[in-house]
Amino acid sequence: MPEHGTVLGRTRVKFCGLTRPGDVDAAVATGADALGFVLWPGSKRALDLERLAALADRVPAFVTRVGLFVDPDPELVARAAAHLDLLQFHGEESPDDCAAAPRPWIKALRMRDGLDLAAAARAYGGARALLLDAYRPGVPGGTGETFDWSRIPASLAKPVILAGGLSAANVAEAIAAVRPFAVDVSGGIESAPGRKDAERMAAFLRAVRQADA
Ligand SMILES: O=C(O)c1ccccc1NCC(=O)[C@H](O)[C@H](O)COP(=O)(O)O
Repeated sequence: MPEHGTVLGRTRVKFCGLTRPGDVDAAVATGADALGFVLWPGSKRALDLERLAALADRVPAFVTRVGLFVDPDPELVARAAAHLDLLQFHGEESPDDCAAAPRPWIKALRMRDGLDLAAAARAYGGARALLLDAYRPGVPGGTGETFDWSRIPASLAKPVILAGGLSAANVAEAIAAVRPFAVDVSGGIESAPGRKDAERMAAFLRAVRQADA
């Protein structure tokens, strides 16, 4: 059985790509452990610093505010960090780039052919976790696509956050197959890009809790 850091059957849940205050409140009320805010201007879910502040500053203690960057200008990271607990690097950032971050960080790895996850886990030694996402050329994230979960080794040197095409319909199967530390979802809890759906968020959390039981 794979083991990627699940603690006593409680898989952590990160909702990513929130853009509206009501969605933040609903996500918190539903029981999300972490909320992701996209700071990459190319995304349909992108926030500027003013909108980030408005959303992040309404998140209560003990819910982790994650800022998502793709090969960012360090100045943007520095300014956004005031509103964030954790940084998620989703581009081609090197281990040294990540290590210069002003907050704890995780590294997203897109599962392109030939990716050596064990080597990546060693290379990104300062990461608090690795987020594993689907690979589609030219699209840095939020693809809504799954990848072959059997490519994840049974153990890795870092906690695994499983992402890519998850929804209430498949997250239990994903948890059973991978036993990740956490799951991350964006498109699977939306009615349209950036518009989270309270019912889909609640259904996703229910499916995770049932899988943990
Ligand atoms: O969400 C985006 O638009 C995005 C853009 C560029 C890089 C990453 C992006 N999202 C990253 C996430 O954390 C998503 O939650 C992850 O890729 C999974 O997305 P989905 O397959 O839609 O659940």
